[in-house]
Amino acid sequence: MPDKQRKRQQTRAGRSGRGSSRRARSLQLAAGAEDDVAGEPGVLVAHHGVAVDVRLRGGERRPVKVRRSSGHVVGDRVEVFGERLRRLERDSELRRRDAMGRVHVVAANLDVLGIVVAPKPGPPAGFIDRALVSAASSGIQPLLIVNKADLDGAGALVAAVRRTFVEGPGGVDLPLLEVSAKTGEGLEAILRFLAQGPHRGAFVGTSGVGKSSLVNTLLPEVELEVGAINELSGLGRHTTTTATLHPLSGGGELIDTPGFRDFGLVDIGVRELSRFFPGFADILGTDASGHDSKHACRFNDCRHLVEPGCAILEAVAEGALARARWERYRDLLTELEALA
Ligand SMILES: Nc1nc2c(ncn2[C@@H]2O[C@H](COP(=O)(O)OP(=O)(O)OP(=O)(O)O)[C@@H](O)[C@H]2O)c(=O)[nH]1
Ligand SMILES: [Zn+2]
Repeated sequence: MPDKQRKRQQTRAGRSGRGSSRRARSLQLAAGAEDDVAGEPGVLVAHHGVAVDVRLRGGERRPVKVRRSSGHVVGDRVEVFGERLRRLERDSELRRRDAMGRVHVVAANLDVLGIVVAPKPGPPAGFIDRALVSAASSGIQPLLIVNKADLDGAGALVAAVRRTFVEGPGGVDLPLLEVSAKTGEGLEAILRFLAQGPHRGAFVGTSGVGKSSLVNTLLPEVELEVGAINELSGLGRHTTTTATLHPLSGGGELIDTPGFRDFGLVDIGVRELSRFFPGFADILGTDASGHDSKHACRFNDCRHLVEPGCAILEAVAEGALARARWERYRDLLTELEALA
């Protein structure tokens, strides 16, 4: 791990480790760890069900037994006390909903969400909007990745995304990369993006857009491990459903999330949609926790559809926000409300 990142993680761990925040403290108590003794700080890098691997500060990996229901996930900052773990407060969580509707945390403390789309299969209507809102409401920076640049239609998809989100009044500064896991085109740019920061990223995208192909190409050593597993047991890497955290040689980290195949992010609520819709946050003054401190609209519970004194509608009327983007918001809101 680059020094800068290590330092940042140490500072963060130190901050939370002092128990200054109520949440960190309650976690300590829940874990039953000794309050005064400092454990060895580390990051949870792999979860094997009844044991986890912790990467300690010096880079050493230490296996620690955990209960299956312990709730630890990859990316968690922890302190190790012999056979015990104390989990520190999380900055962010990547969540998904399973087929039964239960919410699971897939990984913690990531700061970049690679939203992967492709010309084939193309993104379902509203997919990118939802992913952007999900990322923003989780405090994770989005990185839009158009994969399969080698296929016809990739350029048109990039242009469409630019037109919809980036260009025009009220556009957002969305990092957008065109890549091909097949030819290798543009993959350097993903690595550079993660190295600057340095960032810890994970990919989401609908089935078939090439998430696994990207991970395999970006993390060649993972594939080697996979080869070995295949030989011994005949099991592929996708038979495991737990995430793994990998350092990238140039800096930054990538969380591989096998089993996290479909979009699967926790469905966004009506409230998140209006506060974190691309281009809305600035007008509403939305802060990281979703609070719109400006009270820009006349009504606190404004849905930005027809309400008088609505800052969003005013921005559209004044040409400060692209009407087409607001229309996407209106359509998604209508869809969400129909589901609720
Ligand atoms: N032409 C082309 N095909 C690609 C590219 N990347 C992936 N593919 C192909 O797309 C298909 C799906 O790739 P995966 O990596 O399995 O996609 P995924 O998003 O991980 O899919 P799930 O595991 O179902 O979520 C495979 O046949 C890949 O070979 C690319 O850059 N160009
Ligand atoms: Zn409004």
